Amino acid sequence: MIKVEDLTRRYGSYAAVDSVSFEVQPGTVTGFLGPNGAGKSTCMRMICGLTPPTSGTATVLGKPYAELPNPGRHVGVLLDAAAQHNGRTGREILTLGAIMMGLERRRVDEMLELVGLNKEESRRRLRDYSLGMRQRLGIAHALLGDPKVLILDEPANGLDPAGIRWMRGLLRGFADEGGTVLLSSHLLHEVEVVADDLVVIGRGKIVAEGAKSALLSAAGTTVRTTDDQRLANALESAGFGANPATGGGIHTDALPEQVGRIALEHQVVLTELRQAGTAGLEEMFLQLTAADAREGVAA
Ligand SMILES: Nc1ncnc2c1ncn2[C@@H]1O[C@H](COP(=O)(O)OP(=O)(O)OP(=O)(O)O)[C@@H](O)[C@H]1O
Repeated sequence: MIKVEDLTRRYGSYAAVDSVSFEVQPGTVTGFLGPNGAGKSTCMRMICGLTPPTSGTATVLGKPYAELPNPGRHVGVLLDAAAQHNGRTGREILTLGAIMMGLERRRVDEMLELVGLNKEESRRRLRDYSLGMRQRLGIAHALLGDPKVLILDEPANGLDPAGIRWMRGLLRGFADEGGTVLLSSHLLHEVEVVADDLVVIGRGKIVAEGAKSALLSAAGTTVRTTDDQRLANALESAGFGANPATGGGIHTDALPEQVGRIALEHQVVLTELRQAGTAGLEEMFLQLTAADAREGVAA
């Protein structure tokens, strides 16, 4: 498991990561979400001992990463798919990894097959790889030592839709066999399909955290009516929030039954009523990270 306690990283007076604490349990995939520049990569680099924290601690399998003996056998890491020697072939990169970890060479072929890189592709130099191929190679490298923990920073970057689905299946299978997965993304949909738990970070601080199902059920209700304004006013007078939903209608924190009763009382005709679920989570994600949304910054 991964345990992060009060982790902080400052660059001058700027806190890129500010007192962040969370745990990632075995058997689960945890999605680490946040907009660009929120602090995900900095946090992951600290977990992997690549960036020293200003304060706080991070342990993987009970120890700081740097103290793990032969860490690749315990923790698979993919932080930057481009961080390999461009002149080496994919096969050479994996073979070097296998030698350093003391693994049998057949593991290289197994991993190449697992990530869908064929013989010819494995003999190409990294500089000639597409972004998606680099990601596949990075995932192969992370899995090489048959680790118990995976730490992946934006692994779906550059993968095509089939590749993204394949990766989700792979991570789900890994967690179902007892593995621990921390997976970052700035795209909610990319991780919410596969994640059990979510940690949402904005401007270096955790803004939401918990089981995806709990976050989804707290995501409110989406409703469409023939008179949205009237229902919105009625919901607000009853003490509920009511905001225009992305794509039309109203998003409210009231339960569907409460919305139905209030609509009946005020004689508003409902044309759609559903738990906001995924859409609500997206709404929440946008709201939680609104302070960081670059699109919202005045020119
Ligand atoms: N070495 C550094 N020196 C100064 N500032 C840094 C350094 N590394 C990161 N930062 C800043 O810390 C903040 C967090 O960056 P980080 O790369 O962790 O974000 P992120 O959530 O991974 O973003 P993205 O989704 O864009 O990859 C950013 O404002 C970034 O500019």
